[in-house]
Amino acid sequence: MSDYSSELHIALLAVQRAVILTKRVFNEKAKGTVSKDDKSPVTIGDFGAQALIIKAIKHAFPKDEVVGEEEANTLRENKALSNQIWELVKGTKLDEPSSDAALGGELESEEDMLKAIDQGNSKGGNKGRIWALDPIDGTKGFLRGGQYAVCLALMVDGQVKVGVLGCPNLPVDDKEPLDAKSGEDASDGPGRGVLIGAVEGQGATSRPLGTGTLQNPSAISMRPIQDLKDATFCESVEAGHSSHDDQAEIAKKLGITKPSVRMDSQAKYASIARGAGDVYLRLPTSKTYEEKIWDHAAGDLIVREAGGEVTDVHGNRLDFGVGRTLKNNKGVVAAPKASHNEVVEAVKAVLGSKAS
Ligand SMILES: Nc1ncnc2c1ncn2[C@@H]1O[C@H](COP(=O)(O)O)[C@@H](O)[C@H]1OP(=O)(O)O
Ligand SMILES: [Mg+2]
Repeated sequence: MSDYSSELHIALLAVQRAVILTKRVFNEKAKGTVSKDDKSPVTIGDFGAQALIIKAIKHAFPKDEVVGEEEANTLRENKALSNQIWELVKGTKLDEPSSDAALGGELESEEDMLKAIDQGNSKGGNKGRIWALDPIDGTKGFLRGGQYAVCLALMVDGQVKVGVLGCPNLPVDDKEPLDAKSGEDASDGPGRGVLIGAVEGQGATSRPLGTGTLQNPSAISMRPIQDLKDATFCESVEAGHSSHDDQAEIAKKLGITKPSVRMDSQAKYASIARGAGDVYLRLPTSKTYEEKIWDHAAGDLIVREAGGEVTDVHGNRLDFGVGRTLKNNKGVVAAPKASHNEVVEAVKAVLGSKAS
């Protein structure tokens, strides 16, 4: 039986290398949006980070499949854009040679980069080894200097076994509590950048996000919470992704008085897993939207390994084995294990009282 130590190691290094690229994209103001539309912006960092991570996975585990958010069609049709991304990707490496070599070193050409991006085309499913990759989760947060995350998870036969979140703008300090400003501009702040990882059955860890050899990990766990009224709860910045009104009603029902913390991306899962917050609610605003597996796989495992429970609004575990989306689930409720049921009941009461 695998203990997934080499998968975790490669995933941590690959995410670290991709963050070097996303930070360059941000700092060089090369963040030019290559948008599909305003609702779902894509930046040149998304494509570059996807290429770098898939290169690393395919080098270490050639037979594994990848479900990646992006595809290279747009770039094949737009040579100038493809070239701009290649100029950023080609110089991106970890500053410790043996770590970089473990990821297969640099991509060799622009065509290699495009091929790597397109290898993220797995259909997903409940058979075999499949990685779920979101190269920049929370693009809107990324663009404004707020929270974003580079997210990578390995699923085996539909079960998440390894999860990694690189959160460049979260504090290094696990216990720094969230406040209403945690989702705001935090770029280039001192003491920022954390790399969170988990393996099924082995707990979750955090370490400072570096640029070479991995730094030493510390175990993380959710905050033991006696009474939910003292909880800090996290939600999306975008009301279109998750209903702020319903969430406020649920918080009120639970007696929570602290204002919610709004932040983009899976940084919400990372934050509650390390005890900086307690509850993450994501309530569907659209009847037709299906959540994507790359937006949840790493966070789901990390929270569960840190002592939490993650389900949909009906209390069912998220089912990652049915394709590229979570089509069997609606929304997300993540909370400490002991309080999770109480939160789900409050969610059901509030959503059930609405006409559907
Ligand atoms: N209607 C929607 N409901 C829920 N999530 C959405 C919706 N539209 C887009 N998303 C996804 O939410 C994620 C960001 O979540 P958060 O609000 O927690 O930061 C993005 O990956 C985004 O996908 P996309 O990348 O296609 O924009
Ligand atoms: Mg995303």
